[in-house]
Amino acid sequence: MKIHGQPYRTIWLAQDGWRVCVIDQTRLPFRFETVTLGSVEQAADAIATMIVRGAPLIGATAAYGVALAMRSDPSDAALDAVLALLGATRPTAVNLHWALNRMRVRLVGLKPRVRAQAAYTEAALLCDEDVALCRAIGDHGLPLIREIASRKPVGERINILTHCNAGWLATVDWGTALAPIYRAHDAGLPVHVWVDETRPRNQGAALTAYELGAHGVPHSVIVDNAGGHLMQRGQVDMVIVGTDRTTATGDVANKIGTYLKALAAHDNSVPFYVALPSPTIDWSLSDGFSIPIEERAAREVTHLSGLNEDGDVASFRVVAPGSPAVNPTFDVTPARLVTALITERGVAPATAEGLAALFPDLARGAAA
Ligand SMILES: CSC[C@@H](O)[C@@H](O)C(=O)COP(=O)(O)O
Repeated sequence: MKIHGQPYRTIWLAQDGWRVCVIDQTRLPFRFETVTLGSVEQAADAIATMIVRGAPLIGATAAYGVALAMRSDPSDAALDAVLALLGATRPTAVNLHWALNRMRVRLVGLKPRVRAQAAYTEAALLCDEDVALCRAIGDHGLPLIREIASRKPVGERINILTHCNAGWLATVDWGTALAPIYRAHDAGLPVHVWVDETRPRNQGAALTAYELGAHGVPHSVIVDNAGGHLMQRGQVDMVIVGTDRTTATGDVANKIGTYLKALAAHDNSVPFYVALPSPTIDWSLSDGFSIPIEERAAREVTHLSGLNEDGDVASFRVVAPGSPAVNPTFDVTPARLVTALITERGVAPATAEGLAALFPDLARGAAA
């Protein structure tokens, strides 16, 4: 995608050919700054502090983290240690473990002296594949938006609600939930996106609004509690969200608040779609309540980040001093509330059978 007319991915190699550049998402939307990662510790810190975030981008950064580590110490002991270090950065997004396992499988049988080169090649491949998967999600989601457009008078806007940021900033490029929206907008369909602000970290207000604006997609930011009201008034045609981990039976973990949107969509007969690449499916789980839910610092609830009067990015307290806060950061939407899953291989019902029919190779591999 383009920022200030310049094409970007969210992760790329520095000019020296070995360090790894990412966009600092803690500074957006007010500052577009990049960070150069030169060690696995810096990669792990970038994931944990959410300089990079979004399930697919977490996986891609971890893959490059392994490459950075192998460059300085390609021993078996170092490989085990970095897989453990990176694996502990964030608990919910299964793409992290998928990417680390892929790197382990690729590297473990190799002689240490060739591991660094192999790791960089594998990380680059994983990133290219993520772009292709997300683009394919866009291809398969576009007809769902077209179908809604076909039931409306020509030119009437199609209102799509999304939660958190599942756009290109959350992936290597294109995004998951936003990929069909970009495709629809580029195809000339009059889409308009309701962007949930997504407290506590405001990924919707800060990141989704930023990237939709940069691409020229009409959108409006709403507070997290507005979605149900808009649905009751017929002002939401469909919901599309991303996910950090989806079970083999179609239960969906995504940013906290997603479940409430699914309930409201169900009550108002609004279709609720979840867009995901196959690395986000945890084939080992059949119950969404087994998904580990990340708890982050209370400060994310008690404080907001924004621009102060001097134009500097600053943090502001919004909770009564002394009041404790609790910060579960994901929730689980049961499969029964999900209209369908939009994947790189097509649209599937959110059921074990639906997923296994689209991904017989992966479902079988997990069962073996
Ligand atoms: C395409 S990414 C889907 C999800 O990762 C996204 O919806 C989300 O919840 C991101 O959470 P975050 O805590 O910002 O990493």
